[in-house]
Amino acid sequence: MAKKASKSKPKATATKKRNPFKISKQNKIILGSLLILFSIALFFSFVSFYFSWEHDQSLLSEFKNRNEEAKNLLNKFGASISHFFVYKGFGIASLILPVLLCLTGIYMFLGLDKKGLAKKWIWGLLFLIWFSIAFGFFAVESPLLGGLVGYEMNDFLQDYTGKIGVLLLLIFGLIFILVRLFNVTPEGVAEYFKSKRKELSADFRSARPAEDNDIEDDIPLGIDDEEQVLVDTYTHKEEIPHLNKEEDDFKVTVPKEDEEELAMEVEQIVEEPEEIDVLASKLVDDFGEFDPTLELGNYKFPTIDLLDAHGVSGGITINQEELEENKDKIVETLKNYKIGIAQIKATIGPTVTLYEIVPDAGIRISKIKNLEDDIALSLAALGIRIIAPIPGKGTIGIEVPNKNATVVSMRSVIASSKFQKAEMELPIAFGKTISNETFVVDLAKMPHLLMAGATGQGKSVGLNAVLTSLLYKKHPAEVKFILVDPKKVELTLYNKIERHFLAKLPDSEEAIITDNTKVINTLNSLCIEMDNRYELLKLAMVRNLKEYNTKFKARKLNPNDGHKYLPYIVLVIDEFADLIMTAGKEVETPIARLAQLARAIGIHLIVATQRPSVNVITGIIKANFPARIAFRVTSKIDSRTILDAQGADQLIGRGDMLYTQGNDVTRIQCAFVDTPEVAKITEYIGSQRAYPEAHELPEYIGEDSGTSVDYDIEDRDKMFREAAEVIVIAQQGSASLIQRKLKLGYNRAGRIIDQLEAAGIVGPFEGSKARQVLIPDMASLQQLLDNEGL
Ligand SMILES: Nc1ncnc2c1ncn2[C@@H]1O[C@H](COP(=O)(O)OP(=O)(O)OP(=O)(O)O)[C@@H](O)[C@H]1O
Repeated sequence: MAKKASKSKPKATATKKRNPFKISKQNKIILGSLLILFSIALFFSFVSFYFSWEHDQSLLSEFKNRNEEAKNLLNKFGASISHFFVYKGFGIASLILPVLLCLTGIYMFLGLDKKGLAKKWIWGLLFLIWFSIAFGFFAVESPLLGGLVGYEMNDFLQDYTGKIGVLLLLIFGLIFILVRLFNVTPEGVAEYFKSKRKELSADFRSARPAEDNDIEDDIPLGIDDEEQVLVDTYTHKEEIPHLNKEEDDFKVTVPKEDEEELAMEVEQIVEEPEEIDVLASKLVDDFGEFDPTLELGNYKFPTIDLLDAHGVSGGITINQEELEENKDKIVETLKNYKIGIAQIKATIGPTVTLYEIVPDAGIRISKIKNLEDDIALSLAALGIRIIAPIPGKGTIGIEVPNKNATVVSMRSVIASSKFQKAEMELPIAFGKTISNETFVVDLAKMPHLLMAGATGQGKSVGLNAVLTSLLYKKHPAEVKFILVDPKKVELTLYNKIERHFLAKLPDSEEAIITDNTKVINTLNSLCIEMDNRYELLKLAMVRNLKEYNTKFKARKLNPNDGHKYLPYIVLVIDEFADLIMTAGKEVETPIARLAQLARAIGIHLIVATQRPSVNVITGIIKANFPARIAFRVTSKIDSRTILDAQGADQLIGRGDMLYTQGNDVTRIQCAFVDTPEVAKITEYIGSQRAYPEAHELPEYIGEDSGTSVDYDIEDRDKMFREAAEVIVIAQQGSASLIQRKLKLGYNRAGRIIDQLEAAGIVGPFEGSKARQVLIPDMASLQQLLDNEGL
């Protein structure tokens, strides 16, 4: 079939090219003029036929005889053709034929659209028949008016319907023509009469004062003298109350709405190309579309063999015994509570098996839901989750963990066609659902992700799965990560891809942020980046990053105006609770701002936390993170905080997770990617040619920079001296250093730094950079403090 179709295609185009019916413009002019002239000839011969037919009729058989001459204007030709059309045809109505032919000629001559012409022909022929029958009916005595067709048709119709029937048919024909062709409606006719009356009365009124009484007498006005034109003073409507008999002289003609509908040729509007478009298309023609990946044109995406299969070669192994056992237990338990089951079905997933049950009619769902703990007890298994009812299915689901869970390897999900073929901006393969389908979502659509789970339940593996997915799908030019890792060990492996995939503040040494104080600067810098990007989007008159980049690739945005290809930025914060504890409100504000506004400009946040308590995941943060993942948590309250539903406390850990992006909660087994695998991937990418620097974020200069604080020596912190020593020894003016070495809180360390600045030991705040230490060694410090009288 497909073959056939593809074969027939070129043929069709070939015939299209050589269309035999297509008449060239010259031929159209020739043919058009021929038709016009022919129609004129016809017209004259038809008209003159009426004056000469008696004489010419006898000559019809003498057509070839050159000595005989007909009286018709077009001689024997005219006599013959007129005889055919007028006498044997349609009578006087045949005059419509030359009109139609003439019109066709004009259309061809001028090359007008043929659509309107067809309509005219249809109406013309209808008229031809109607007139022919009408003349045949009314002018029986003069058969030349109706022609043979008119006569015969009358005869035929009258045999069946009688005279009255034919008359009614003719009236119907007339109404049909008036309504369809001239759009005549009763209201239209009434309106016409009204306007005519108005005109009349106006004429009378204007004529009256100028006229002498004598003249008035002489000229019949058609209105009785006494009957004045009444002017309704209220509505200003003028009325003529009665028209006298003479009014009959006025002929009423129905207004004809332009009899012939003029065919209009609509010329295609060709948008004038804007100067910028012309330039852009020229640039694209010359250089091709802008390719952001060109700078690292030889970049090779990580290969699948860098990932481990984790001993899982085939699919899930089904343990029939276990299935039967669980089924029996469920049926029995429910029976104990007098709940009968009409049907039961099992779907085996990698970690849990879903038993879908249809209870007997009349059983209340809440009853089963309340038995959750009892069922779990009788099945002697952890992690039973009851979904009553399963959304969109009308059944009740009981998820029972498998005795031997199957590890879902990252390799299997990355290799899946669902992920490979995913046409998403930022595709993430999380793992497999309960029905063993690969679960792929678009981070760009989420647009931010909140992850929570008690320690050791698979959060870090989850984060790695997210990052790995993106590394397998995205070129270094397309996405940049900002990694915040207070635990300092989880994400260090990504240091190797710093110059490929990471973004950092200018002058900061490490791309992966492990110091909570620096997070604030990074977040604020991201806010600046966000504002800058919005500005660029506004200038480019586009609504989101995708449109912007498409426009930029098409070379419609001039880099000289500050436009550049904008990569997606993914900010990953591993231990959010820790960040909130140390930096509090200072981070919450920029995070909330980013979460609220950054979706359109391609900045996406992934925030993971161990403690999903309400003071960490505040309302404002929750409201802006519609996509949430819960690994196993310790309490129902935590589950509610993160998912707005319970269930996360029932998970079995080791990557067993619940995902929600709104209402539905999906249970997924997170793909497992081990640290050595991440090491191999980062090694593979890191060993390739990279950009000279990590992607640079805009510089952020803190509000308090440059403000030299004056502290009274008496008010100095008790740990001031120790802090000064720490700073001078390390030659690094950072609050976090004091925090770590002296085990102080963030706020206190910050205050000490300010006091050190006031004492002239460290320099002023320099944005993301550590403050400069102004004292070179311990001896100088000692001297300074002694001078102060301490
Ligand atoms: N998807 C998974 N499949 C199989 N095992 C997993 C999975 N995820 C995690 N695990 C197991 O759980 C262990 C702990 O996981 P992970 O380090 O991700 O926990 P975590 O939640 O990050 O803990 P913490 O918050 O303390 O860092 C892993 O070492 C691994 O053995």
